Amino acid sequence: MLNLITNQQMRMADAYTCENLKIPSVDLMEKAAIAFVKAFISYCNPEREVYIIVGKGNNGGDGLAIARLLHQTGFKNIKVYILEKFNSESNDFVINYERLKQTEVPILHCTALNDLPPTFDVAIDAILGSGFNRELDLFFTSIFKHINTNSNFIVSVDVPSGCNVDSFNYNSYNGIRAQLTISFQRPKFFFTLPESQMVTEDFEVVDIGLSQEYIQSITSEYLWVDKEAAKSLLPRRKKFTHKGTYGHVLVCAGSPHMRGASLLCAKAVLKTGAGLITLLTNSDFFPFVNVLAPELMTKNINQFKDINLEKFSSIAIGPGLGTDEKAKELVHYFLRQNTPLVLDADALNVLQLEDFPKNPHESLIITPHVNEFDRLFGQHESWYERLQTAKKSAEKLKIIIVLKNQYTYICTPNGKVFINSTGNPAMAQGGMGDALTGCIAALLARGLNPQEAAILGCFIHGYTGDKLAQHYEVVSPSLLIDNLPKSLLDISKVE
Ligand SMILES: NC(=O)C1=CN([C@@H]2O[C@H](COP(=O)(O)OP(=O)(O)OC[C@H]3O[C@@H](n4cnc5c(N)ncnc54)[C@H](OP(=O)(O)O)[C@@H]3O)[C@@H](O)[C@H]2O)[C@H](O)CC1
Ligand SMILES: [K+]
Repeated sequence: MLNLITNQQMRMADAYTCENLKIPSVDLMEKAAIAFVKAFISYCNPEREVYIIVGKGNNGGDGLAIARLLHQTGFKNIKVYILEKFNSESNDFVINYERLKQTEVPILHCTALNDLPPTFDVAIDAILGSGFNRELDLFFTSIFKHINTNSNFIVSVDVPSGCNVDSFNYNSYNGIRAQLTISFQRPKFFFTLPESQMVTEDFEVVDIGLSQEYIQSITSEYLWVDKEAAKSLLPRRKKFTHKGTYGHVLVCAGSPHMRGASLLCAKAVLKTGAGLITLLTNSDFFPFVNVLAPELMTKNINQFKDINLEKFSSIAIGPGLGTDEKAKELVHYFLRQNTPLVLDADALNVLQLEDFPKNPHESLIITPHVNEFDRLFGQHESWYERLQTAKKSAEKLKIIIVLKNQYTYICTPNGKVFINSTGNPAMAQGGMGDALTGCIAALLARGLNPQEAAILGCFIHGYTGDKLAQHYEVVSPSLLIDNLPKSLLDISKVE
């Protein structure tokens, strides 16, 4: 897991790297510029007109180095504009200014708004970075407004200028609004919140060689789940194992109007590799289950109290369950048993906060989307506030809360928030959450602890969606479910 760190901590990592790894800061700037350019060229054709607008701190220094490197790479239509309203120049800015002057790249100076061109095709924003430290004056706000309004494509260096990624009040934001931000070393936590869309529509992170050891030694409440972390959680299938080794999942889902949800959930359990799956449903549905998913076993939902739960390693309950009295009774019943449990969708809709057991067994996971979350925990004005509630509630209720988002937050009873790095808008279709519930329940059955199962379940689900989105504009839950085994294999093979 990668620690996500604050602006201040990133600046400390910068200083630590220069001092202890003996990398001069101007070399670090060069590495940052190389990494930026490598990422940037996959978004931008070298024939396009690229305007690089720079400040005079190190963010500006990055911009100057980027201009030189883009020129070397074959970008012919580059112009650099230096904003002249800075009190001082950083050393590495000056070094890179001298270096850029040795090239043919035109360097222009801007002391007023009308020194800038009326429109920009591609604008690289290297005006202010992590050193942004006070209210913007009229010079900066009018320049930012001009760039925001008159550019086809804005790419920010490290952070959009004027954005403080550690403060989450964006009601009066007047900085750069980028389409893309290429950030250094670690994702900014702020960019995982939907409210960051007004600041940058997308982001990419590039490695600039800061000390990983130092960054990982910083205590952080936010942890980024990448492919390597996912691999470390996936248990290897060993010789002499059998279906009993991989656990037995009970899926309790699907009212008469939403039988499909139960099948999607149970199939996701199957494709995430649980050993045995039993679907608890109405007996009139049994013949269809046998045909549509012959691997599944069935039990009659009307006789749920007769089930010997000791046989089951985990229970998934909720997708398409309905919200009638029977559904409520089922949910309350399973909530009070000791079997690891994933509660989703209607299982959450029939509950109130006070229904959660005071001392839940260790493996209770809930997977709400925003509406389910707010119904249970109260309305929230922003995702930042919502996440704080999720974090506190996971600690208080001693459960795992999987708060679904583009970057899903997995909040644990020990106050940590794991942020899932996978998933994409092609997956926005009914039934996707049912599949996620199945993934998590299967991993619980395969022996992962609840925190691990929630983290890996979210990762594998989003990862499969990401792979498919490279070939399909929309990824249906059925398509995703069919591809889960391939993703599991892929992840198991990460070097
Ligand atoms: N650690 C890394 O990841 C690396 C980061 N790099 C890049 O460096 C910047 C941070 O550079 P820094 O020089 O510390 O700061 P900035 O360039 O962002 O800004 C400093 C200048 O901006 C002036 N400033 C600040 N706020 C305002 C404002 N509201 N209005 C006007 N001017 C402002 C500030 O002025 P002072 O009077 O306060 O001095 C400075 O002149 C980071 O984001 C990366 O891009 C390295 O290149 C590689 C390692
Ligand atoms: K910037």
